[in-house]
Amino acid sequence: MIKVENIYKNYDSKVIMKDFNINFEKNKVSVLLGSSGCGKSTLFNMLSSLDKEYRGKILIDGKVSYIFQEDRLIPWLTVEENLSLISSQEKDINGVLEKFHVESKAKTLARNLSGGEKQRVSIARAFYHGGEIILMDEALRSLDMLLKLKIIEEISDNISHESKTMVIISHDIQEALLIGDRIFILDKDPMNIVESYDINTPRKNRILKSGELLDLEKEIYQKLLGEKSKMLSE
Ligand SMILES: Nc1ncnc2c1ncn2[C@@H]1O[C@H](COP(=O)(O)OP(=O)(O)OP(=O)(O)O)[C@@H](O)[C@H]1O
Repeated sequence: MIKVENIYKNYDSKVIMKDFNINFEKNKVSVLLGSSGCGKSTLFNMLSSLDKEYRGKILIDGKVSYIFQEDRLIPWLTVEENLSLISSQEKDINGVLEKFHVESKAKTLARNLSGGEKQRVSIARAFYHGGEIILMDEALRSLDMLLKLKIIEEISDNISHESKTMVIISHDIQEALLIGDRIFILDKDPMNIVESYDINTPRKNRILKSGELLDLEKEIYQKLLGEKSKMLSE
């Protein structure tokens, strides 16, 4: 669970958040969709304590694992060395690599992985780290659809079985509809929630019954386009 209350955040004269409030529930995947520069990464930096320069209150019930936009693996170490580096406990590295379909790369140097493999190893590393809170900044973007679906299935299994709170930044409405339990549409100057949607269709039915989600997809496009047309007229 994450509670963000009455946040004020600025960079010099630019106010990013003013009286900003948002909650993320446990056992749920929340997705943040919104215009570029509205403050999503700034919010993640605050949630992960990388940025402490703000006013207001953030309540978080657990350790945070942060999957960044870029992989942040150590290039000259193997995949399993990259994972073992973040935990002193003896845990099953191969098991977690298997979950994200990169077990065959355990002995490969990180610098020799493809872009999609690096992303999957980064996700595996976050789950290996074992935080109750998982923040994921566009980490699925360069995966093909089939792989994306497998990873989404794995993530959602893990979230519901291990009582985690997951928050994802995405720019892809279809990805948001496939993975999210709740989708927040954000606008900027200062950051605010335009709308939030609960997706109640079970994840495994979302492709087969995607017709049910089409209306919602259209509505979200309209919300985001509303924002874009505002930006264009500025
Ligand atoms: N360290 C910083 N100093 C000054 N301004 C910053 C700093 N970091 C971010 N900003 C500005 O704050 C605003 C919010 O940035 P942020 O990266 O949080 O947006 P975002 O919603 O994650 O954007 P995107 O979707 O493009 O990644 C932007 O206008 C950005 O230029």
